[in-house]
Amino acid sequence: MTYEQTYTGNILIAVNPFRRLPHLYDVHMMEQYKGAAFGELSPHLFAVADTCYRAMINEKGSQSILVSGESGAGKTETTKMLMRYLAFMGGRTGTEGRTVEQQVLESNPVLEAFGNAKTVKNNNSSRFGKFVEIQFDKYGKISGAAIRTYLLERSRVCQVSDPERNYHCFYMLCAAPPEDVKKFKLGDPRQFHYLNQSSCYEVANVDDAREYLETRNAMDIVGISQEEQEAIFRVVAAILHLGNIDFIKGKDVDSSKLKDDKSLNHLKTAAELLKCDETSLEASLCKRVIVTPDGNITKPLDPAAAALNRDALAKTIYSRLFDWIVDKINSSIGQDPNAESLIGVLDIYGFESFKINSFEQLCINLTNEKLQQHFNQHVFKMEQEEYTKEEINWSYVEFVDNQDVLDLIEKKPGGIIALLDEACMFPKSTHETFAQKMYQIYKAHKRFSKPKLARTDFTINHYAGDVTYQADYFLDKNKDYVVAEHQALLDASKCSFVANLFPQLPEESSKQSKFSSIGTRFKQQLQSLMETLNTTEPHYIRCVKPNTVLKPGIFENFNVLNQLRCGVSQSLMSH
Ligand SMILES: Nc1ncnc2c1ncn2[C@@H]1O[C@H](COP(=O)(O)OP(=O)(O)OP(=O)(O)O)[C@@H](O)[C@H]1O
Repeated sequence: MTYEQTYTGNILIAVNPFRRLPHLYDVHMMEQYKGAAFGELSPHLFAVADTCYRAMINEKGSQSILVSGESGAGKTETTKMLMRYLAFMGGRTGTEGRTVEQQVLESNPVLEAFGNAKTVKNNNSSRFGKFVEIQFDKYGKISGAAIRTYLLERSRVCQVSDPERNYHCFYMLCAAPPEDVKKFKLGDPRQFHYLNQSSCYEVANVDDAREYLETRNAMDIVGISQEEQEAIFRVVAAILHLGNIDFIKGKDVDSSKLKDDKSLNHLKTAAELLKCDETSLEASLCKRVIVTPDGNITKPLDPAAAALNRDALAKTIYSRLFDWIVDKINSSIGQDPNAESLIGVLDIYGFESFKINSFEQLCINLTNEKLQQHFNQHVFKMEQEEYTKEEINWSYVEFVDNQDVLDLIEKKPGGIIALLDEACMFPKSTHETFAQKMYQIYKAHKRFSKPKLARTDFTINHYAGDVTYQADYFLDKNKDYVVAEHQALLDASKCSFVANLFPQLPEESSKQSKFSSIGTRFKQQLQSLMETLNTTEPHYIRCVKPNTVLKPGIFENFNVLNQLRCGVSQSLMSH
């Protein structure tokens, strides 16, 4: 067998085969694992899913499966197969129409179209975290489901570098049937700024035209109507046209205007697709209204600021669109308020350490610190219970506790996120003042250090190693701020779908500080995820990427060992 799966304790280690092995995952294989004792058959993710399902039935308790591993290790593929197994066990045979389990399974291609992209590490990389909660009734049948997503990478909408791509949906739409391409005034992806910053347009073995049709089909199944689908793709096309609006210096000092007729045409098309007023769209890109105690002042933006403003609009629209799709899938699948128990499957980004690490990496690594703590607490408890059961003479095993790192990042007040929020609310802050403040406050912190000569860099000693972050864009990236003019423009759209993406804020909250913190919201989401996980019995699957060239049959020993060290088995190997 080329696909290696093995257990360390109760943890399944699954090595990505980088080739389809249908015989390993077919119904016949599911039948074999159904009800088999854990460890009786070869290690398999179906064995984990089966144990989980049976524990839920026999012990009447909720379960979770935590799938971890670095980008490209196979988390999403594993998650999908776990979901298929659970649907196999808990599905209703012979039910008419769309079943919950069918909808749960078909939510995957929809989310992948809008939330996945080709990256250096993975041709189909999920750019968001996901927790799928499958609810079961007292007969062990699937009765509802909920999908929670975490922190979609927004910057990708406007910025892609070689050899990566933007989100799949953009290329799919460019490759759609001619009538759709014409309707949305699209064509070759090479003509769009948001796509042509990278010279990568195609992904090996992926046919975007076919994917478009499959995505539409999956959208039908999850309950997104034809009109809604039209509106979704209209918004996707509008974003591409927005990106092609360029600016040059205007008549007044530091002002800007549209660069040429080409930009004007894209502006017109974007306004048409969003069904909003063309002049207001132009004004909302080139000018900014500043609220002062003496009234509003309209300030022109220079060409660079106008381009940034355009990108902010595109990113906001896209992230609202993504959230809308997730909400729609959830409401159409439906939750079961009377569910007896649930099985949650967590597919979340692994620990990241790049040459340049920014705010996103800090959030991702915070997630991993939290999961590591959860893992430590669970596994050590389990191991020690095992020793007692077997009457092995043991002394309490000290494990490295990472509470201090968690405090450093998320404690309120005093943690990095709280400090960042303060900086964001104080108008004179810059990334430099924010960094200086950190240097001062965490001078003596064991897990924090300032690299020599650094002005904005800081290093955190994570459980998996040191990561140096660049604080340069932290303030901007933490602000979840919709420019008031953008809000007003889209709220007034004649398309109810677009207007609904930008509901008017109640008077009260719009008067309050407009700042809302992405870091704090993420921290709260994580908190609620941990609370859910703590009510479940966890099962772990660690995915391993055998090589960095994404090919079958190649096993890079050093890389694999490193992944095992950084991941869950670190704790196991250490005792
Ligand atoms: N069990 C499997 N069988 C066949 N191919 C697989 C399997 N697991 C992974 N792959 C291949 O590896 C690719 C990457 O896997 P996947 O997208 O699941 O990684 P991931 O860990 O979720 O990465 P990311 O964190 O970037 O989303 C898949 O697109 C697929 O080509």
